[in-house]
Amino acid sequence: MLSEQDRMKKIVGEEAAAFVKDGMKVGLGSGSTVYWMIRKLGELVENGLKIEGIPSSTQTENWAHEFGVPLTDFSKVNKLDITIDGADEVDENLHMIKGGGAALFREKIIAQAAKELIIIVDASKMVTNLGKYPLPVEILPFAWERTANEISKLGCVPKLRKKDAEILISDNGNYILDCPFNVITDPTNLNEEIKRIVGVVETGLFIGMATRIIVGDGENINIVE
Ligand SMILES: O=C(CO)[C@H](O)[C@H](O)COP(=O)(O)O
Repeated sequence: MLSEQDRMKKIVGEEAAAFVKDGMKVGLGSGSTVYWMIRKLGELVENGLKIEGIPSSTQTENWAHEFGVPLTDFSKVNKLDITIDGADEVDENLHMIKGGGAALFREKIIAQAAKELIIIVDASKMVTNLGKYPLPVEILPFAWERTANEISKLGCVPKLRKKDAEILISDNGNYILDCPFNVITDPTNLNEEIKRIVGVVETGLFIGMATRIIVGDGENINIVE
């Protein structure tokens, strides 16, 4: 029996899979909402849909193998037709915070490479201002304390992400800082300021990238464009 939130994730995940058409190269995001989308794509592939995906995390790659979604990579493909991904927060301008699953760097690459970026969320993730969700920032392990200190000057106390008491290592061999800004009034500027700090690999701020948000809200699905 699925919780209400998981039921929403399943509904929006399956809805998004319907946007994937024969012959498309598809960016596969990460996270528990994307799981349902990949599962659905697996069903569609079994019924004859011809697509190739590029996964944004080892977890997603494993799910693609499990559900029979064929994969490719950027040595063979330069542009993606569509990328489908989740998000941690989406504001009214469709700017987003992502990286709750530590996959933000590869997620940003598949987002930038795609003609269309569809985001699947439940309504609790739609916000007026970004920032309640601590902003994930991927950084190099070297001098991470200094990098964290530089980010703190922008108005937060960064926390090094851990998993089972060990420092979490991203798929790229880096660390993740979770940065609680509380309210981000100018996400574009904050993104640029953080990216100027040497040691920062990428931020979880996705500015002006999403083209369509599929929002699950109770019995309804709303599409925001
Ligand atoms: O950015 C992400 C992973 O880095 C995810 O898309 C985001 O955390 C949402 O995940 P979920 O669908 O599990 O709530």
